[in-house]
Amino acid sequence: MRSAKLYRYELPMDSGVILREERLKQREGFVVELELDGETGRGEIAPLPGFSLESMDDAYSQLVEQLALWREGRTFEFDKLYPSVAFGLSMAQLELENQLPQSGCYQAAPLCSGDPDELLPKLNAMTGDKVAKIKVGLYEPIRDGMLVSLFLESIPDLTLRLDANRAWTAEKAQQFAKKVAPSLRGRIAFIEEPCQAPGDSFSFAINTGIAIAWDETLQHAIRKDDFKLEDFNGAKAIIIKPTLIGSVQRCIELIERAKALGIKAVISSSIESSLGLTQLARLAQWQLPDEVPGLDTVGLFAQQLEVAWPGCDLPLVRLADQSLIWRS
Ligand SMILES: O=C(O)CCC(=O)c1ccccc1C(=O)O
Ligand SMILES: [Mg+2]
Repeated sequence: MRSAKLYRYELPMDSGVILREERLKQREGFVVELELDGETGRGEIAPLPGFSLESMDDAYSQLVEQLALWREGRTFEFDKLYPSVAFGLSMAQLELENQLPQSGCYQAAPLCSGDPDELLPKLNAMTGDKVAKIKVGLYEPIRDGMLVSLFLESIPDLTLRLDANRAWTAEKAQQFAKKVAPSLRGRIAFIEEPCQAPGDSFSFAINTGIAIAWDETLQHAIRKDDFKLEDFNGAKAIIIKPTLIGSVQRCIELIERAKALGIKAVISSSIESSLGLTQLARLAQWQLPDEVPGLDTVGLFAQQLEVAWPGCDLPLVRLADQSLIWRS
């Protein structure tokens, strides 16, 4: 017998989380629970404001419709669903069928949004490869360049991932690069989307020798029917945020394609709750065991949901205490 439950959660965020210039005070989303013959599978559906095209209401309508069909024995057609819905339902189905391995990759690349004093103790505590991620583009590019150089010069075994979120013009990106000596550039694993225009980012990579990664560009391109990863060469890596991309199967296809083309794939967070985030860590360990995922976002929350992120001591709230809004 098939049955399904749909919860709606609201979790307070740590103060000061800014997304696309808006303060994110709380995070809302859904958790679906599928049950079949005593097995359960869960998935999280949390459209990210400012990034997802679908709203919570859009996702809700589609979820209720799809869950009713699933109850009747139909299979999900993920390609017809909103990315967040496809991701959450496919994850629930995968768990239900015991196909998502338990072990996860919880080693995070610590995320730093500009204050070096915060990052240094975290880096000193890391064993093994030291990889950190710094958001750039929030201050002057010259300052960013000097900061990046300072880190790379003072910590010789450090590798950095940078993320500019398309903040720079070609000229500003150049100002940044000028402050980073060519001998240090190889330790920038990649910079995500340095420029407003993807073409400028591509030229930046060629001209500076600093590797780039596609994040927003991939999210936009994948919405088109004629999407081909081959058309996005020129980048060393792609950032895969499953909530913004679609079903787990679609993400795996993308990972396989990237591997075949010699492009690094990095599983990354769309600020899911600890429930969805731990599933992403399991997906990352399963599909990309040698790649540090971009999942250092549980600390943006003030609470965790149902499943704790290893090593995180934020209070845990139960799913059963969130609102159960639909069941069948
Ligand atoms: O990719 C990561 O390491 C963490 C996730 C992250 O940075 C992010 C999360 C949600 C929305 C946008 C972004 C971003 O890449 O800027
Ligand atoms: Mg990014």
